[in-house]
Amino acid sequence: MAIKIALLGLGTVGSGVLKIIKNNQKKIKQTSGEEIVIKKALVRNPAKHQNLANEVELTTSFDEILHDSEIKIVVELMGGLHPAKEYITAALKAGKNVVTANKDLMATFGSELISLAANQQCDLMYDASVAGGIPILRTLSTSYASDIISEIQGIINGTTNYILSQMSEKGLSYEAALKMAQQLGFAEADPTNDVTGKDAAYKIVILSKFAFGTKIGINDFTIEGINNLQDFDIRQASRMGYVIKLIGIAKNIAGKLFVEVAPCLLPENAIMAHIKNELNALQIKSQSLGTAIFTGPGAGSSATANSVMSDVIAETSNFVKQINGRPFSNFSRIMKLTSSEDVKYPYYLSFEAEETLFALSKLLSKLEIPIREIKRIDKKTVVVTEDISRRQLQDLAIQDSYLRANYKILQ
Ligand SMILES: NC(=O)C1=CN([C@@H]2O[C@H](COP(=O)(O)OP(=O)(O)OC[C@H]3O[C@@H](n4cnc5c(N)ncnc54)[C@H](OP(=O)(O)O)[C@@H]3O)[C@@H](O)[C@H]2O)C=CC1
Ligand SMILES: N[C@@H](CC=O)C(=O)O
Repeated sequence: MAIKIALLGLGTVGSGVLKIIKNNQKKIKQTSGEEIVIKKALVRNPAKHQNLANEVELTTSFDEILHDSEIKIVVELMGGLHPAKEYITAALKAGKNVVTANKDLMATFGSELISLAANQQCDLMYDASVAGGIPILRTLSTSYASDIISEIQGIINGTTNYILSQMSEKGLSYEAALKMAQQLGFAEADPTNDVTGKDAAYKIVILSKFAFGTKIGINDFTIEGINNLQDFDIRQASRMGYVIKLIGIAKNIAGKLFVEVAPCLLPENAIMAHIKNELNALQIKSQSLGTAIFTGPGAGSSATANSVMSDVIAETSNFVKQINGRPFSNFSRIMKLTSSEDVKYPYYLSFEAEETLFALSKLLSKLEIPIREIKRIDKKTVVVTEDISRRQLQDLAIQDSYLRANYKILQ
């Protein structure tokens, strides 16, 4: 008996899923226990997908999928909050298992959908929602099941990493690099969430659930993207021996969780500094395993479709064994968030004004900001500090309005 599935969306990821099922059916049958067949695919505009019309039945009606009792797994690859939420809710209520790659949805309405799936004894899996092709959520829920994680930090948005790499290595403008990331299928349909850090924030919310058992939302922490960054910042950082990356952090500091998304600096010899283009990387520190780094494509058609397929296969195996309905992650814990104002990191401070080094050193020492390095580059001053908090930095900004940029320095 073949397992019939439906795709909601046939764009970058949906078309990748179609291709994998077509090309790798023999292995899929061996590993899942059944042949997997795409019975229908929901799209908005069927005319756009006529080249696939002989491979899959296209529909514009979700109800056709919902009321088809042969369809056991619904794979949501449309993106956005609505109508994705309503479609997934209806599918679960109809007793269908669900796979989604939608981080916006799982970070916003995850708790509600997860309890609905459990009540309906259906599976709800979403490994592709974080870091595209890197199987990070499944790894956290299985390989880290007994381990205590203290920190996750990483590059979790392929579009911005692609933009930063192209700007720093090929000298492309921000706009040209973003356009290429869109053409390559890395960016969201509306790339605002990518460049403002919101996409990475959704992912850190989901990662925090798997790594720390917490239920947080994107309004609970600071989010900064790369949309205000200028070529000058990248060049200046490079001359100081650093690479700028958009980083998501979730870290246990004395029993409280510190979460943030922001552009940060990495020393150019750090492993993460070498993660380029659409690649993502997650560095996880834990009690038993120590420090581990997971890297691979964080966006793109076939890589993301591979993660979707691992969920489809897991749900198919569960269906064959009649054990659907177990949560993707069991881990749950209450943990307060810590204020990012008090968390200390070394900082890179870039000054606009043509102040003398002497005047600046005096000001920093008056504010008790410990200095690691201070340099003049192109008539501008850069100061690298030892560990300081954002609160200390704010004092500096009040007294000295010419601070043009500040970045945490990560190791
Ligand atoms: N692209 C990537 O690298 C990654 C994407 N993801 C996530 O995967 C999901 C899909 O992304 P991606 O494939 O890039 O998106 P695309 O924009 O490429 O594709 C979206 C598809 O969904 C269809 N669609 C959208 N809205 C509706 C609707 N209301 N009714 C019917 N069909 C609809 C579109 O139809 P039509 O073609 O007719 O317009 C299209 O086929 C998103 O949640 C994204 O965040 C996750 C990891 C990586
Ligand atoms: N737009 C996202 C796609 C994967 O989640 C990204 O660029 O990382």
